[in-house]
Amino acid sequence: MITTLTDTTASAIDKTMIEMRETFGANTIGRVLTLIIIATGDIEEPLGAAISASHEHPARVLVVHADPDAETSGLDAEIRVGRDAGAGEIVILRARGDIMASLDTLVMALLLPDAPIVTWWPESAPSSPVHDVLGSMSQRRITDSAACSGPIATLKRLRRGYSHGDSDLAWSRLTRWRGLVASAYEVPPVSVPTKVEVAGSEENPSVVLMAAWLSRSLGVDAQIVDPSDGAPDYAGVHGVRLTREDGTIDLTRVSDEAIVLTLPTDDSGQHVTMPRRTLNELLAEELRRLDPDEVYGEVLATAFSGIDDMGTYASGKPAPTDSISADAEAVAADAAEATAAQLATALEARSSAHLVVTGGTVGTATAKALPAALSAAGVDVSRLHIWWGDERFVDPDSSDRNEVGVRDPLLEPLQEAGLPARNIHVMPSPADGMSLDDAAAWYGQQLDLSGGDEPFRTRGRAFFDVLLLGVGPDGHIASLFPEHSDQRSVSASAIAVTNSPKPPPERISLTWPVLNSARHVALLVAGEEKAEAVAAAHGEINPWPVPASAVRGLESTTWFLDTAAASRLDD
Ligand SMILES: O=C1O[C@H](COP(=O)(O)O)[C@@H](O)[C@H](O)[C@H]1O
Repeated sequence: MITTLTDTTASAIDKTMIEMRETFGANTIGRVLTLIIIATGDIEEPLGAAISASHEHPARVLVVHADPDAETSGLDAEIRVGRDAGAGEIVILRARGDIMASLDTLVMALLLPDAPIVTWWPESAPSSPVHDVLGSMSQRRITDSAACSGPIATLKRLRRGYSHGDSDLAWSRLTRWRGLVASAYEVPPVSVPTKVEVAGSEENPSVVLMAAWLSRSLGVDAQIVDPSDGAPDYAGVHGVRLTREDGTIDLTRVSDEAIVLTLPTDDSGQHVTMPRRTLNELLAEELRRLDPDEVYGEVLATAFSGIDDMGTYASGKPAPTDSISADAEAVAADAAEATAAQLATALEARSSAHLVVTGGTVGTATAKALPAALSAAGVDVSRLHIWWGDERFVDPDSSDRNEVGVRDPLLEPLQEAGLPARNIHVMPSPADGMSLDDAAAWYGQQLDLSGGDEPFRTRGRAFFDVLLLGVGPDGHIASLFPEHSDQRSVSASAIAVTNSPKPPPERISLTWPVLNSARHVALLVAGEEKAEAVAAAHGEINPWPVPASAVRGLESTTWFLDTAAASRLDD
C-alpha cells in the first residue's frame, strides 16, 4: 500500500502512517531498528536492498532525498506499508530548499522510539559520518566508498573522519575473502609468509583494504599487483597470494561465482564457490551487527598510513624561510615580535585569535618575551585563545609540564592584561581524573568543537593563527617523535603518546592535520646540538624520520634559529 503526501509535515506523515497501519492491520512491535538512507540519485536500488534486508531485520526505513538547491521550499512524502515495504515500513522524504535546515528535527519526529538507528549513504559519503547531522544520532554509519566519485579519495577522507560505529561496504565485500584466506593460512604447517600480494586495482577500495588487512594481520607489507593479463574485470579483489618458504597459498577469482585455491601441500587447484556479493546481502550483513566494527577501524588506520599521506597535510604550502639571530635570547625576542604582529593582524580580521604555545628551552624563552611584544603590538589579549601543541602527562604542578614553564612568565601577565581564564586551553593532567587516552580524546574534542562544523582531520583549513614549535635534537616537534608509531595516528585531533623516547614517557600531542592547520608556523631552535636536525628538516617533507620537516603554515613557516643551530644549513 502506497500513500503520497505533498507539502506535508512530520506530524501529518506520522498520522497517516498510523491510519495506514490501522487500515492494513500492521503494527510496529516487530520493528528492530530505524534505517535512514541518504539518497542523492536513484532510490530504488538501495530501497530494494532495504526491503530485502527487512525480512531479516524488520525496520522503519526513512529515505531522505534532499534537494537543497530547489527554488521552492517544502516536503513531500511517500509512505509504503505492507507488501510494498517488505517486512518493514518505508517513508520517502523529498525535502526541498530551506526545509533542509530542519532535517534533523524532521527525521527525529519519525524515528522508532527506543530502537537503534543506522544511517546509510549508498553513493555519497560525508567527510566525517559521525559529524553529519543524521550520522551523529546513529549507532552505525554505513558508507560505500566504491560507489562514490573518487573512491580512494573518499576512503582517505573517511579514514581521517573515522569514528567507532562507521563501516563501509568496500570492507563488507571482503568478509568471505577474509574467511577463506584465514582458513587457507591456517592449513598446517603454518608459517609467516615472506611475500604477500593482492591482485586488483589500486583504485579499488576493497583491494586497498584487503592489502591493509593482510599487512596488519601478518605483519608483512602486502603489495597490490595488477591482475594477470586477460583476466576479466571483477572490480574488486582478483586474488591473494601468500609466498612461504614451503610454497605458495594462492586464491584466484576465476568467475563471478568461484575462486581457485592452491596450497603448498596441494597444487591441484580446488574450485571453491564464492559468489560475488549483492547489495542486498551486504546491507543485511551490516545490519546484523550494531556494535562498532573495530577491525574495520584498525584496518582503515593501517591503510594509507604511509609517509605520503601524512606529508600531504604539509605539502603545497609556501616554502619555509629562515630568520637567524646571534643567540637563543635573540631568537626568542624575534619570534615573539613576529608572533605578536601576526596575532594583531589576525584580530583585525577576526573576532578572536588562536595561539599555540610549546615547551622546551627556546619555546619557554619565547613565551617569556611574548607579554611585552603583545603589548607593543597593541594586541587585545581579551580576544586571544592559548592552546598547547603537546603536554607531558604528569602532575599539574610538575616542572616537567610545558604549561608550568609558561604559567608565571606568560599566563599570569596576560590574565592581568585581560586574557579570560576560559580562553586558556590547558591539556589535562592525571589530576583531572582521566586516563591518558581519555585526556587526549577530551582535548581533541575541545579543538573539534572550537573549530566549526567538522573535526580538524577532515577540515583542511586554518584554525590556529600562530603555532609555536620547539624542535628536539632528534627532529621531533610537539610530541611526534621520529619513527615512533604514535606519529601515524591521524584520526583524532589529539593523541596519547606512550613510550616517548624523551622523558617523561606519557604525553598528549596534537596530530598532523591539526598542526598543519595554522596560518603561521614558527620553529624555535637554538644550539649546535640541533644543527643536524635543522638541516635535515630543511630537506624534503618526510615526517616519519624527520617530524620537523612536515609542519607548514598556510601563510608562512619561519625557522627562528641562532647561528649555532643554523650552522649546518649550507652542508
Ligand atoms: O619534549 C619536548 O621537546 C621540545 C623541544 O624541547 P627543547 O628543550 O629541546 O627545546 C618541545 O618543544 C616540546 O613541546 C616538548 O614537549
